Amino acid sequence: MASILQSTQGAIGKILWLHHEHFHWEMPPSNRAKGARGGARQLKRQELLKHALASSVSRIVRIPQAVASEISATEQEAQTSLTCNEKMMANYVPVYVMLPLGVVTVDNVLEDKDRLEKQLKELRAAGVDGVMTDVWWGIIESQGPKQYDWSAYRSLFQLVRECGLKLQAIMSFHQCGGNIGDVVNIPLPQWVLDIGESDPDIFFTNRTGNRNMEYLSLGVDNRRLFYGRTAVEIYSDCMQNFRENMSDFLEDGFIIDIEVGLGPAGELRYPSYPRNQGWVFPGIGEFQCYDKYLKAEFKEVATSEGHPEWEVPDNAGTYNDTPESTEFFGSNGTYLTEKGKFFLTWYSNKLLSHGDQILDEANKAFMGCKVKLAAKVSGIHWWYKADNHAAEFTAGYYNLKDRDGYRPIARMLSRHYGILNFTCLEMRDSEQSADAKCGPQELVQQVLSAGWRENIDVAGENALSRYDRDGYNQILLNARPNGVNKEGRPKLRMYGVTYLRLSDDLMQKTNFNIFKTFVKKMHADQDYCPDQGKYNHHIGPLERSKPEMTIEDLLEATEPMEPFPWDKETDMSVGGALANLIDKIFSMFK
Ligand SMILES: OC[C@H]1O[C@H](O[C@H]2[C@H](O)[C@@H](O)[C@@H](O[C@H]3[C@H](O)[C@@H](O)[C@@H](O[C@H]4[C@H](O)[C@@H](O)[C@@H](O[C@H]5[C@H](O)[C@@H](O)[C@@H](O[C@H]6[C@H](O)[C@@H](O)[C@@H](O[C@H]7[C@H](O)[C@@H](O)[C@@H](O)O[C@@H]7CO)O[C@@H]6CO)O[C@@H]5CO)O[C@@H]4CO)O[C@@H]3CO)O[C@@H]2CO)[C@H](O)[C@@H](O)[C@@H]1O
Repeated sequence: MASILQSTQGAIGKILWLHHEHFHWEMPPSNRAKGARGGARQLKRQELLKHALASSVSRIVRIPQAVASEISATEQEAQTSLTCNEKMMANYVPVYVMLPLGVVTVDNVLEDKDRLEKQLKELRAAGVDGVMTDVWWGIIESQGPKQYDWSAYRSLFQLVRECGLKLQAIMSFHQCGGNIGDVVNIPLPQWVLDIGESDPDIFFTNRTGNRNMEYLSLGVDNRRLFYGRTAVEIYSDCMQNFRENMSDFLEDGFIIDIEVGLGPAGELRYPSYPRNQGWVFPGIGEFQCYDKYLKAEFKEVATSEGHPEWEVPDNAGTYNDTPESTEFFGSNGTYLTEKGKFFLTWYSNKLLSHGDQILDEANKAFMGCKVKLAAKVSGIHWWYKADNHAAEFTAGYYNLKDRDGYRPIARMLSRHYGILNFTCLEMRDSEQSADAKCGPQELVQQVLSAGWRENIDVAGENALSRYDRDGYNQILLNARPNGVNKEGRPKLRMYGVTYLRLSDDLMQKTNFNIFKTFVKKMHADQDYCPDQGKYNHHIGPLERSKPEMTIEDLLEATEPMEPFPWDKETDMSVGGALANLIDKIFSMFK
């Protein structure tokens, strides 16, 4: 054993078996020192396990294959000494619930506190682990540059904590309104919109010149257009101020993750399918790179590559087109030409650098806190089974059969110890329009696998509100694609799932009863567990991001890899057809 430890990092580490691969979980420097004093060589296997369980984890290092089998045998031996419950706890997937979009109003008030408190208590009693909430930029910095007001959010967090729930906080640098389910309008701060009056190019723009005020264009990330600050500096200041003003909530482990808003709907994407500009499902959407800043950047890179004549596309159709009706996406379309590939690479790389830069700022802001950073990626499942993947392209995901558009995102996140938070977990191919070549199941399988292949944690959400058993069963399948392992850690397990969203419909009796069963099944039939360590979520102080990766490093991850195999259905079902029938009969007598 000593040789194994010393052959990795020379430090005592937690050894776990994950996704068929072996890792050495390296501990923070202070623990390492303690371990070193004890002497790695003297540690027996059981002591090692005990020590590992009691300690926090700071870094993951891949163990050479040569020693993997030896470790596996040790781990299996160690696991046999765990009780049945302890083994089952390794299958536990925590469940969080998204709070209503307007829980803090646009006027910065926590409204209807009593009602919310009642609902939160019901969630807690149902076994829910925590809640997720947007923290709207348009609310907290609405009074002027750097004039932050966190008071309503502090009241909200206090209430959530009193109800015994954990918190996932979204740094929502986008507008609320314009997307599916957006029942309230919370625009970007007025002082930013005012700048947009004189310089509308700060906003994403489509080919015909429509501006989208959901999120600032990537073209202004590094331009000092906002009272001396760049967009990235604004996001950075905001996160730092959040840390300063929420330090008590961060220090005691109440806030468990920060979902870093990287685009519209908080997702790392372009606003290619805006409902408020007439997009309807399953339109291919439109590229959004026609503001003067992005256009100039494209021209500059094209020129430097020897193609000053290349422009951003003018043949990619409009929001509700089908791919085949456009020159860009049709058979033998522009997307297959040198010019098309150059554009798509630039467009998708911009998204990667944008995410990387803001996550780096987030990492600096939250370094040392016991939180995880996370980034959301949208589930663009329509036209996924078409050769051209048109809807993914316009959103910025350059994904093809022979080019993985998601693994580079996962690799970028790995540098920041980030979680990849993916959506549309509830969707089944059979529920979708065949005409739109939808493939939500294969998409989820691809993206989650991409995350696991890059050794990062993967979490998820449902895209649309669902209260039926089929939707929950699909989420359960994705949460543990190969089912539970009664002997301990399952082969594959999601880090957590956030259910979208708390509403009166969810709290309605029949719906809530099914939801409670769902929570129990996500917990692998175990009781609610407040101690995350018991299900191997060791959230140590956030370390500084790893050194910057070159774009070439990131693009290596475009090499397609087989996704992990998925079972056909979950082994932890909330019930099937018979239960659905009984639900229906009951609802007739309501
Ligand atoms: O608070 C955090 C953030 O919350 C919000 O953002 C989240 C957003 O709400 C989420 O949707 C999700 O974002 C993505 C998502 O990942 C993407 O997949 C995509 O969503 C598209 C979706 O995948 C497509 O399928 C399509 O949806 C259309 C659907 O396919 C059509 O069938 C139809 O749905 C109807 C449905 O047919 C109809 O039966 C009925 O269904 C309801 C049912 O009646 C009721 O009993 C109950 O069971 O609920 C059912 C579902 O609601 O109504 C449905 C809706 O009309 O139309 C669908 C819409 O066309 O298009 C979707 C895009 O529109 O894009 C999403 C947005 O990017 O994750 C976001 C992040 O958490 C806020 O927007 C953010 O600001 C917050 O920060």
